[in-house]
Amino acid sequence: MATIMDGKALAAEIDMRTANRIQRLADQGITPGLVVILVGKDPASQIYVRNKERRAKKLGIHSIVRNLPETISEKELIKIIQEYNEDPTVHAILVQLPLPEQINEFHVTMAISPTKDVDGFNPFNLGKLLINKTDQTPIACTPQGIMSFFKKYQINLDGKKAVMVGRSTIVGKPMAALLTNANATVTIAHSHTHHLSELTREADILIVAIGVAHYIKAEDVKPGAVVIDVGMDRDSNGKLVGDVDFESVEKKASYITPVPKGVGPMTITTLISQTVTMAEWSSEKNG
Ligand SMILES: NC(=O)C1=CN([C@@H]2O[C@H](COP(=O)(O)OP(=O)(O)OC[C@H]3O[C@@H](n4cnc5c(N)ncnc54)[C@H](OP(=O)(O)O)[C@@H]3O)[C@@H](O)[C@H]2O)C=CC1
Ligand SMILES: Nc1nc(=O)c2c([nH]1)NC[C@@H]1CN(c3ccc(C(=O)N[C@@H](CCC(=O)O)C(=O)O)cc3)C=[N+]21
Repeated sequence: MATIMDGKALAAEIDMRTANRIQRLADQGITPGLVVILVGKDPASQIYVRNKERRAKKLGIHSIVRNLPETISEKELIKIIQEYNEDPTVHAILVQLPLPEQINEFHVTMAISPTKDVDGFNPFNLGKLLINKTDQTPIACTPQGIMSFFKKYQINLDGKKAVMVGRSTIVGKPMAALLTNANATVTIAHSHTHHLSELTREADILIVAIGVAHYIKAEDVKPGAVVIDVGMDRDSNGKLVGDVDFESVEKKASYITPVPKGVGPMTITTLISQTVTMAEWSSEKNG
């Protein structure tokens, strides 16, 4: 049976260190400020926003949620983002994805100031990640949270075969870059990939972010693999489940993340710690 990687416990451990950093900023009169913009009613985004609010409050960062109507125009949304770009009490801006059809995601990522881009999806920050020059660079929170799992459980990536299933800007692509920078041999798979199972069965490290409940089964996994499940899906009973069929894969993998209490809590912890880091950068620059 695989070791279950406990995202809730690791998140609590990291939050303790973050709390000390928040205290140090408070001593200088600074409160880290985070704005989350939620357009419409995506269910995975709603879970995220709810849990994030709870943790932000507990730790004492200033968090604002801007709920905007599904019908908002791209122009209006970008204007709101620009206001937060100018606001010195805001250190981090997050626009929940997916966005409604009338809004071009690329235009939105371009509108967020690179210094406030806590999701790391502005092309400037993504470019720095790609060339492995990540000093003072925000990086997508979910992939970074996954790297914290590897560190905590002492999983060596050097020379390992890693397969990333999913190529989104927010999970798959930055995750593949982080793995490459850590000297893994990385394959990115997506909906056009042929014979996916043959690829995943070769993976020492298998990371899945596709949004299809229980898609990866035991037969798709190499014995002893490390399996990371990013999915936030609903099964036929409406229960929150991942992209990996946990019950069968748990018997074959060496390490596995559960859903819930795996990657999800780590995304939130990383979001908060990165908001604090961005407030620290801003205070270094101004102080
Ligand atoms: N736990 C957490 O913190 C987070 C969880 N999530 C969850 O992770 C999942 C993925 O999110 P996100 O990356 O934003 O999703 P996107 O929908 O943006 O991307 C999904 C990716 O999966 C690929 N894909 C879809 N179906 C298949 C398939 N059958 N076989 C192979 N590849 C496939 C798509 O391919 P193509 O590019 O060809 O369309 C695409 O690259 C969702 O469940 C989401 O809710 C997301 C962010 C954070
Ligand atoms: N710009 C942007 N960045 C994101 O990172 C982003 C996004 N948009 N859109 C939506 C997805 C989804 N996502 C989640 C993060 C944490 C949980 C989470 O807290 N999960 C708990 C759920 C517990 C419960 O049931 O409440 C867990 O897995 O244990 C869920 C979902 C971030 N996303």
